[in-house]
Amino acid sequence: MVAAKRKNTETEEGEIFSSCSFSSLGLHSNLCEQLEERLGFKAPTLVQAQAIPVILSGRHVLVNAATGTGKTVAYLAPVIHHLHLYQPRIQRSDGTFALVLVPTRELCLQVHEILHKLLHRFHWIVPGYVMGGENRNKEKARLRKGITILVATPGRLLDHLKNTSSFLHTNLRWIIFDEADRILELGFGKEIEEILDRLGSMQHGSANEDGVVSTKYEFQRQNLLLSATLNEKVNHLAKMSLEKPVMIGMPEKKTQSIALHEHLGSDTDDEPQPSAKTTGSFSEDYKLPAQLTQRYVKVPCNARLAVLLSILKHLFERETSEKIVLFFSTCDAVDFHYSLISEFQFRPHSGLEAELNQLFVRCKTFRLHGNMKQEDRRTAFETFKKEKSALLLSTDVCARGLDFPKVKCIIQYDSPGEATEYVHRVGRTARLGERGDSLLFLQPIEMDYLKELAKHGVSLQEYPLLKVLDSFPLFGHKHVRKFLSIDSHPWVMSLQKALEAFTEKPDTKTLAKNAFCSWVRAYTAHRGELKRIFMVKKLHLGHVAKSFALKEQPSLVGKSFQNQVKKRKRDEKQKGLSRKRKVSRKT
Ligand SMILES: Nc1ncnc2c1ncn2[C@@H]1O[C@H](COP(=O)(O)OP(=O)(O)OP(=O)(O)O)[C@@H](O)[C@H]1O
Repeated sequence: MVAAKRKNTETEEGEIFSSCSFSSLGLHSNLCEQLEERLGFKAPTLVQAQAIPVILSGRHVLVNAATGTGKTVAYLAPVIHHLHLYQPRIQRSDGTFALVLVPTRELCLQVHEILHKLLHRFHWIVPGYVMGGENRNKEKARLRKGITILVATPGRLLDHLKNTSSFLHTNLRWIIFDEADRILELGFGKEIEEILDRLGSMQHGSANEDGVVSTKYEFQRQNLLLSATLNEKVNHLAKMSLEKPVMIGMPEKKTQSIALHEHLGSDTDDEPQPSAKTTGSFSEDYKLPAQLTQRYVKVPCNARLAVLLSILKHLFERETSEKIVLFFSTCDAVDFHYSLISEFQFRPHSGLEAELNQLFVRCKTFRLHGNMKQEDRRTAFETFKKEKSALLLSTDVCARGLDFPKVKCIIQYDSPGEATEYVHRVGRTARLGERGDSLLFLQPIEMDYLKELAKHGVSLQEYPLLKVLDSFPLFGHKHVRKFLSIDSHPWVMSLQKALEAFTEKPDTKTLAKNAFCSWVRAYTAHRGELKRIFMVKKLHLGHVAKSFALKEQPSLVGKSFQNQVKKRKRDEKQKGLSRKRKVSRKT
């Protein structure tokens, strides 16, 4: 085990780029030209400068670097470098040489798009993807023709490994786990074990000796694991799949905390190995972009919705181009808020010509979650990417790896749960050295979550909410009268009333009730330490209802709740998944 040394030891914290060139890292000049011409990359980032030479050397690697620092090209470039030099030249009929495993469909499309650009000049290296939601037969046909670098989500890949006999992978040299910890958190552990087994890439004991069939190419298997956050599960995956890995971007403490000794062997030129029993707690600081401004806003539950809409209005009116990603805990919550924001009008100055027929939050609005049709998911993802000014409402399906250009602000309306997810959600902004803001909504009863984040070195400042609320003139009165708490602020009260009237429409009310039920269910699903912070019994359910603009609290044992349970069971049956796994994956 080796902790790779930084190339730019003198770089200040927060610096992103290395002072060296791509060619000095050992990449072929053709590829360096592609990086510049097709992607506009002039110099490598620090993580690329560290990782590329090591990956080129053929070592197994574990990379831990902040969000938005260029990990994708750090692993794609060395793979393409080797593949384009193969003699005899690779043909489609040689099958798959490299496999990139990702947790979500959108990340699959994104990595494939980058590959496509990078391979422009190397037409004999064919990129492709397989993922849930796509047509299996079309994928089978593409696999039969041959895909040199395959990007895949685990479930669909395993499906093809079992059922597509023409899928040739005897030449497989690389297996790359992008967002490795998330793949495991989504409950794909068993699939990953089976995939590794079928591909003959398991380490120690269970390794399938026959898995690597000798071919016309000489090479050794090389596996790579990457993420901005690591956890115990990655430790397990590392043990399963990596052999004497080089650790990149990990502090010494964390490097040692990973129990690699017994299974992964050790390098002779290395520092002493930790004992086989040592398993890290992974409680070290997370790496967040230095140029990210992180804030929290403390809002009583019954005022959450009015405050959210006020902040959105404020942000979109302040800047001509504002791009925001807004995170929710459930698909139903996304649907309700999407419908509300897309239609809600409010005229506090009643009658002003300019305010008639105007949306309260004036922006282009998109949504993205796991219950949407694949086609709609793809359209939302691709369109939001191109927009200069827009709002995207999403679940954690967008939290990992997605690279939406120019996102200025991340709002976590529902708190993320694990601190790792906080890190990835805010990582959708402040990418590659750009500035970015994040805002976390917390109820007064949830304030201990800040301590949870602080354990990982994450600290947040308070958002100036009153200043924002006071900036909205109400019926011509600029100065608001005294009030006890945010929920009795005149602006909030007046807005809340309008929201409740709006939600009286039957369709909107159904959406609101469904969102309420699923939100409460998600609240109960917090695990471990977080159960202590997010306690359902501390919630005032009447106030939760208000946060969905409902005048009364819907029954949690009533029709809408029962319908949700039934629908979920039906979906599960159709897809043949176990309940536990299904609940954890549907975001
Ligand atoms: N050397 C480079 N020069 C300029 N831009 C780069 C360079 N490397 C990567 N980028 C750009 O930086 C952005 C972030 O890259 P990437 O998505 O690979 O980050 P990441 O580290 O994988 O982030 P995450 O942890 O969120 O997945 C992308 O827009 C990418 O095109």
